[in-house]
Amino acid sequence: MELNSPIRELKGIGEKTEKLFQKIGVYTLRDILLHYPRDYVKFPERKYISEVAVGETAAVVVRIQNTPLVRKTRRMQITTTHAEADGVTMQFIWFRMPYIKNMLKPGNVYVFYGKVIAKNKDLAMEQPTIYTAEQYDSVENNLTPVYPLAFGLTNHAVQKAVRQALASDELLKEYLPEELLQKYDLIPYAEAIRQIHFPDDMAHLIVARRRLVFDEFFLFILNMRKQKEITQKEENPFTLVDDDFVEQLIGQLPYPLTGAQKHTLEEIRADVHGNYVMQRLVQGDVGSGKTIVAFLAMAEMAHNGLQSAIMAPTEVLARQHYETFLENCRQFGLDIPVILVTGSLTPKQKRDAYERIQLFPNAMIIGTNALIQEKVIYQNLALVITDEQHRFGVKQRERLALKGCHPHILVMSATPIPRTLAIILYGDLDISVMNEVPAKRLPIKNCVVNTAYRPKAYNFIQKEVAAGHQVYLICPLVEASENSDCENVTDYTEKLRSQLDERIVVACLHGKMKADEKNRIMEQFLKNEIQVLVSTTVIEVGVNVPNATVMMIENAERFGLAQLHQLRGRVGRGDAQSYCIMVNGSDSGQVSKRLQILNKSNDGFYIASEDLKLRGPGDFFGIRQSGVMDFKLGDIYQDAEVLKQASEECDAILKADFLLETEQNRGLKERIDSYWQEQSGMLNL
Ligand SMILES: Nc1ncnc2c1ncn2[C@@H]1O[C@H](COP(=O)(O)OP(=O)(O)OP(=O)(O)O)[C@@H](O)[C@H]1O
Repeated sequence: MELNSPIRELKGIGEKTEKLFQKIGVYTLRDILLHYPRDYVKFPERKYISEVAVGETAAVVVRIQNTPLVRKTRRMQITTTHAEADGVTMQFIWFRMPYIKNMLKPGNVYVFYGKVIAKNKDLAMEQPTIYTAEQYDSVENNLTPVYPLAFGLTNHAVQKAVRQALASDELLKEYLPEELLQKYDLIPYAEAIRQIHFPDDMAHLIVARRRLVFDEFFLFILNMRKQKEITQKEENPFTLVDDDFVEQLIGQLPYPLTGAQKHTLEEIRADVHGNYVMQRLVQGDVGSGKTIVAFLAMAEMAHNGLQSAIMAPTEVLARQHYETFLENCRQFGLDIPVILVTGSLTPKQKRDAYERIQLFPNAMIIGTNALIQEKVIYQNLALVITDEQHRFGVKQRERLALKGCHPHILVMSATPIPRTLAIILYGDLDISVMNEVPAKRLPIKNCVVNTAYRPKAYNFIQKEVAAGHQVYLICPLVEASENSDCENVTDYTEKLRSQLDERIVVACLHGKMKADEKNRIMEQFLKNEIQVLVSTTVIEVGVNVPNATVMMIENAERFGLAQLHQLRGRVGRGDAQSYCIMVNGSDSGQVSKRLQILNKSNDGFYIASEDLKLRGPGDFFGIRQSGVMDFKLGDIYQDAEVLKQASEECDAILKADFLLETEQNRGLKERIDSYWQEQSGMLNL
């Protein structure tokens, strides 16, 4: 078997199970080995049935008195037995497992593992896992992996598949040079993968994770540095006229540009008028006004008869940009074709859009990543603006090159990160920083409160709505969940409707809705037909409704600081005073320390540097969500030290052997070659 072999080659995976695995993005053995657990559970110490409580996941020691009974109903066979101790009775029930009857021998002692529930005055367990005392000895205190799953796929099935894949030892060849492993005390690759799935104990898990985080950062940076060497020498194929077109547009704006906007625009313009193709990152704080900078850069292309495209991370944002760009063109009196391309267009609308793209060599094109996926034929595509999540790798550039395009690339990021980290992570790009918000704006007023504050908050919301403003209310979950007591948008919307004045329109928005429905709700919110929007974090990035003045975040403790800062950035975008109410549902001191950082400051760059100080390698299961680049395991804040080490080593290796031709780098060369294939698969590009 090879890493690229389909998982169907594993025992027990037929066509149906294979489809379920595909739903979680697992097609090959490599995929299953890299499908890391999202959590680990520890098997509890054994207890007697008189010691457990309803709701607890327990391992109870039970002596079986009688042979279990099997009862047939119309739909299934049900096997039951029970045990008693100290006056407490517990029922054990298994559905569709009649063979259990012969497994359990009266008089023997077993350990049953499962969730304790209440049933007809007794305690009960449904479908408990059965262990003999010796079997439980071997798992007690073990860390059992919990995997991300799809409906119909069990954790057990994933574990079984991973175990089989791990058995083929030759699959996981070491590729880091021996010297490096020794220098940083990194364990071998195969061992790290084994331990991340089935750790012997916490100590093993920690070293396995460290090795794999190092790999993630190292491969990412190495690839980026190599890419930089190739792209930075690309000559600029576009010639632009040197006139005052952009200055004239700036003169017509209803507001003066901030210093940071002017500065960034100058840097962009110097690039596109220069000798080489632009590769630039704009790091802009929330609300710093990146959209107008993007628009002006694209307008200059159109003015020169060239096409430009902006790729937004979500459909909602693409539409918002589209509306803004149409409006801008109208206000400036510009006759530029503005074309929208997203996944939810009807086939006819898509065909029309493609036709117009072919027809107008000076079009401004706006879309989601459908822009490079679909069969779009560009004319003179000279500038592509994208967000950091869709940051272009070799594959995406190749794809555009195949369409005959070698555009300037501008990456826009709304997640401020400390400069030390930005230089490492965006080493292939020149960086412009927009750390200024328009001067006229009033700073947002913040408060961190507990749940007892809610009635006051609802009163305040009513007052703001009465004054003509709008409100966002954020909950972490879409609907109620057994595994979490966090607030959910579905129930919260109902609750708010019953608590607020009935004239206030409350609506709900979340990522599981269809694109059409999301668009409709956002449009209604924009027109103030909805006053209170109860939403998950789908509205986090980029949504611009300047009339919204209150952001209330439930379970604020569940979000990373960068994410909270982004959410808060949805208000304070207009002239009115805005407010952010963070409801802390936890009583941990550490959480409240983190939230105080936000309470104190509205400056994203300051928050990011404080976040870096506050976090360290100790927060193993802490909140990741730094908001920047989704590494599978690595977190740029928590693992900042490893990130720096990986960066230094990449520099050293490339300096000594840029083409990775020496014997000791041979494994690395092979690994890097397959790297982007995996990455573009992950990004679904
Ligand atoms: N210099 C300025 N003065 C006043 N208002 C401005 C200025 N620049 C932009 N704006 C307005 O500020 C609002 C926010 O701008 P924009 O949507 O571009 O923010 P952004 O940088 O994309 O922020 P985010 O990343 O939070 O979405 C818009 O309504 C825009 O018209």
